[in-house]
Amino acid sequence: MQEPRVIVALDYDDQAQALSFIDQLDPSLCKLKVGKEMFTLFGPEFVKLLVDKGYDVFLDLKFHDIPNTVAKACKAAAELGVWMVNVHASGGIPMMMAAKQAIASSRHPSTKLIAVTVLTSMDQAQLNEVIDDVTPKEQVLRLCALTSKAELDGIVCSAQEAVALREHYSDDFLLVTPGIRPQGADAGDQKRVMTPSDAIDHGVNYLVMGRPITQAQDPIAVLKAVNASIS
Ligand SMILES: O=c1ccn([C@@H]2O[C@H](COP(=O)(O)O)[C@@H](O)[C@H]2O)c(=O)[nH]1
Repeated sequence: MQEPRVIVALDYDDQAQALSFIDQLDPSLCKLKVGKEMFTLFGPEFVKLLVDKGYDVFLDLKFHDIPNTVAKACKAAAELGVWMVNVHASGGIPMMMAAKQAIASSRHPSTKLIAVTVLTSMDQAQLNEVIDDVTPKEQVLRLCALTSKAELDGIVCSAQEAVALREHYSDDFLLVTPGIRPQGADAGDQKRVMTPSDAIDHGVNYLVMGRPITQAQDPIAVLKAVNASIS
């Protein structure tokens, strides 16, 4: 069976609600992402619970600090048994290399490490408030080059940059893309969006989807429809 390509973002403020959703799933349907909200509310025990249930867990804490601090945080995260963790590529190559080495020295060295490039909630105007004269695509390519030099497993970007990235990076360099919206779904705060099937056609490895699934009337039906649309 093909591994799941949808990573469901569990952005619940209620652990019981998250667990009731998870109880209707199984690890063949999706991977799970724990972000800043659930980690802050429910901590490492919640992450370990999902790992013990057999899920591939992406711990999306987007570390961004000096190399020593990020390395220790990544080692601690890997030792929870998670499938994937991330840092910000703008932390620079020494920080990313330190994180990679720390995971390699952990009790769970197979944990994948990826780097966030330009948040999918940022459009051209917002990006240019931070940095002049650059498009999201150019900035993603620049940060991706740093990530690749640091020999990480891939990046977080939007699916809109995937085609340009695949001109330079092979399929085993992971493109993990939030901002995925089925046709007609509310974009919310996401700016660089794409449908699940278009994202896969553009060369994305994993689709991160939160609200279109978790806030649907029937989340499992939406997840299964997305899986069917990309199989
Ligand atoms: O650039 C980024 C990086 C991370 N995210 C995270 O993905 C999910 C998206 O949730 P939706 O409800 O599908 O918008 C969320 O947890 C973000 O923290 C991102 O959106 N963009």
